[in-house]
Amino acid sequence: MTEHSHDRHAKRQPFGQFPRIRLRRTRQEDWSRRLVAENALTVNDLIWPVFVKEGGPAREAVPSMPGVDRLTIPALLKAAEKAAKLGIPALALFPVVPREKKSAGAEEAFRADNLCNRAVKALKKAVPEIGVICDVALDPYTDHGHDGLMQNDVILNDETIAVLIRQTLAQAEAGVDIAAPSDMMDGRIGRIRDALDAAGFERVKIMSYAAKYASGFYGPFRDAVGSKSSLGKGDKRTYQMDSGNGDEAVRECALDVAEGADMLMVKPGLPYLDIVWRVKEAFKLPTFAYQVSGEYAMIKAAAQNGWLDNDRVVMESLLCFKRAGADGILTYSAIEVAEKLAKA
Ligand SMILES: NCc1[nH]cc(CCC(=O)O)c1CC(=O)O
Ligand SMILES: [Mg+2]
Repeated sequence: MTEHSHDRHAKRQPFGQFPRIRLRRTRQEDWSRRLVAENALTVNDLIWPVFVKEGGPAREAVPSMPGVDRLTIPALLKAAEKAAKLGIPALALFPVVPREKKSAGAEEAFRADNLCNRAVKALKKAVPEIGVICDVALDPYTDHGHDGLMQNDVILNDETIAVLIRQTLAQAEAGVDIAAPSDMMDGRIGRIRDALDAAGFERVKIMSYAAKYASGFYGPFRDAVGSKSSLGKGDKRTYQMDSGNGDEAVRECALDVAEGADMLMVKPGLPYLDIVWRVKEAFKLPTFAYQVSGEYAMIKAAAQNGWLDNDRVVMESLLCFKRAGADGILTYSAIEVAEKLAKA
């Protein structure tokens, strides 16, 4: 092309010079950025996971999770009241079970007056406006720390479900709003749904930890609930998912949807946002993601070193969950985030 013909061509362009389209235009002012924002994080997106313990001091710090404490039931009630005032819709309870109450059969899991169920009862009485979610899984209660019953080093599927059903019914009896099976046994959602309905608990919701991966990011959690030391024998790879698998996560979710799950969860969070997206696209169910203990710990550790700006990356990470399609996020940062949102 000659210099001459090139010039002529340029003149015929009706809309000014290169580049005609400038995406930076809408980024120039704060008001304009707000106007074109596609996603926002609100307090309604937050679920707060809380560790509850038996006696002793009201609060006990979890060293690998700076800012997170294990709470006694009275301290939990105060914290729940604060969370409710901030507008946090729900909290998820994780009991720290004393060693002497753990057993091969996990019988403590379905005792009506176990720590978890006493906490649920107390919460529903003192702070009825906040939703209460309980994990359904045996790991706090087995002496080996696995989520299911074990025989000859094999985690038994159907036998475990029988105990999970008893655990869920005890939680329902205590007043739980959402049962959240996190055990990854096959077929448990349908069996638990049927058992709840048969017992008159058709109003209890099920949030399935449907796509839960065998992850190194759960490390600090196992510290917090003291299941790490018990989990001497092996890892959870025979029931939790392989990190490299995505199609399989969609199948896991399809089954749980068919079995009656009201809500789906993907776990861990940030490294698995593609899964969140795929699950939300595929099923259009309320879809949640768990920003797990290790993700929390990474941010806090870097922030404590001055390597990351805590407030900024906490808010950024949660907004990214929203962009990926999550309807809500379980996060240990729920209180700090709700406080920041209230100020903004
Ligand atoms: N069923 C147990 C359970 N429920 C939630 C978490 C992890 C939460 C976190 O790391 O924050 C775990 C740990 C595990 O599967 O070993
Ligand atoms: Mg499954």
